[in-house]
Amino acid sequence: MQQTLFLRRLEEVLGPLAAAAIACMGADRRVGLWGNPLRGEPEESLASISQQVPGVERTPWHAQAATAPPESRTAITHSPLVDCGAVYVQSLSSMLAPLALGVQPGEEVLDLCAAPGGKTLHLAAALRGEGYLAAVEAVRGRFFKLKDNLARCGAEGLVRLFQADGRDVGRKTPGRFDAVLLDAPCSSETRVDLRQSDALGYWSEKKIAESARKQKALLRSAIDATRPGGRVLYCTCTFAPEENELVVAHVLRRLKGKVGLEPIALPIANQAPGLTHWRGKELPAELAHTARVLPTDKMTGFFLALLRVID
Ligand SMILES: C[S@@+](CC[C@H](N)C(=O)[O-])C[C@H]1O[C@@H](n2cnc3c(N)ncnc32)[C@H](O)[C@@H]1O
Repeated sequence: MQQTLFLRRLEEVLGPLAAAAIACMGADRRVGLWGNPLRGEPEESLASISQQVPGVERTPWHAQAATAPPESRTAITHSPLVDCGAVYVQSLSSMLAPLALGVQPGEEVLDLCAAPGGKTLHLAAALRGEGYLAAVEAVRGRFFKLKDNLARCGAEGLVRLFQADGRDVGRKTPGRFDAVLLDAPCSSETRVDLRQSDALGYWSEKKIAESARKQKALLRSAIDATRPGGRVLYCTCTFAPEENELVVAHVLRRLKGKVGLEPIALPIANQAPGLTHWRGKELPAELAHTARVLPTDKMTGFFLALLRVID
């Protein structure tokens, strides 16, 4: 029953691209690896791990990324290079978010939903020791996981950590940041493994609606925390339009004239523009500037939107 509804929704969202996406959701995927510049030379770290694990391939569009065969996952997670943080296991899709935000040294940056901190590490590395990075996480256990992870991976002292509700941050620090990453909590549809019998145990349309409510409040807060001229990268790992284009459409409508969408240029072929209509309703045409990453044997599905706060 849940599976039928889930698949029917996917077909509604992705149309003719759904069959390929569904096939990837029931297959093993290559393991994404990031050579962490905060813990040595990425080039050397990736070369070392490819000596330990056969079949590591560099990623043409990202100088610090590689993938390894699915069957090497256990060997990789037990590697001393992963243990000391020189190599970080992370999906290639996740690496697109900090890339699209394009943080420069000297900027004031906020990561609003940060744990376990994979993307915080990219932001810290991009600042090259100049500027300011704040990371917020609401859930206590995950906050401590974030703290430990950043220390293990060489970002201790580079990030100010706050255990707080991201929905309050915009009100407390209005107009402060040059760049904000909002990697929102979501229904995580793109992580569903259709081979598992309980894969959709926690999934429902009600949960999607609950997530969307929280995402709208978080995105409002992210925008409020951004200085005029600054930018917000909103992303999720779900296919649900209610948590993606509809969240962005909501803030564009509510904050008309205060915020706009920038085209996202992703260096990958497996992408589609965001939806401009859903279930018979027209959405703002500029939603075509958002991007949907389509799942492959190397990448999980993802959604990204780059918003610019108008001067
Ligand atoms: C998608 S995960 C972030 C993953 C992270 N960016 C990374 O790359 O490692 C979303 C995070 O938001 C946290 N979260 C949920 N509600 C929140 C809120 N109201 N304020 C801040 N963080 C929240 C969740 O606990 C979770 O750790």
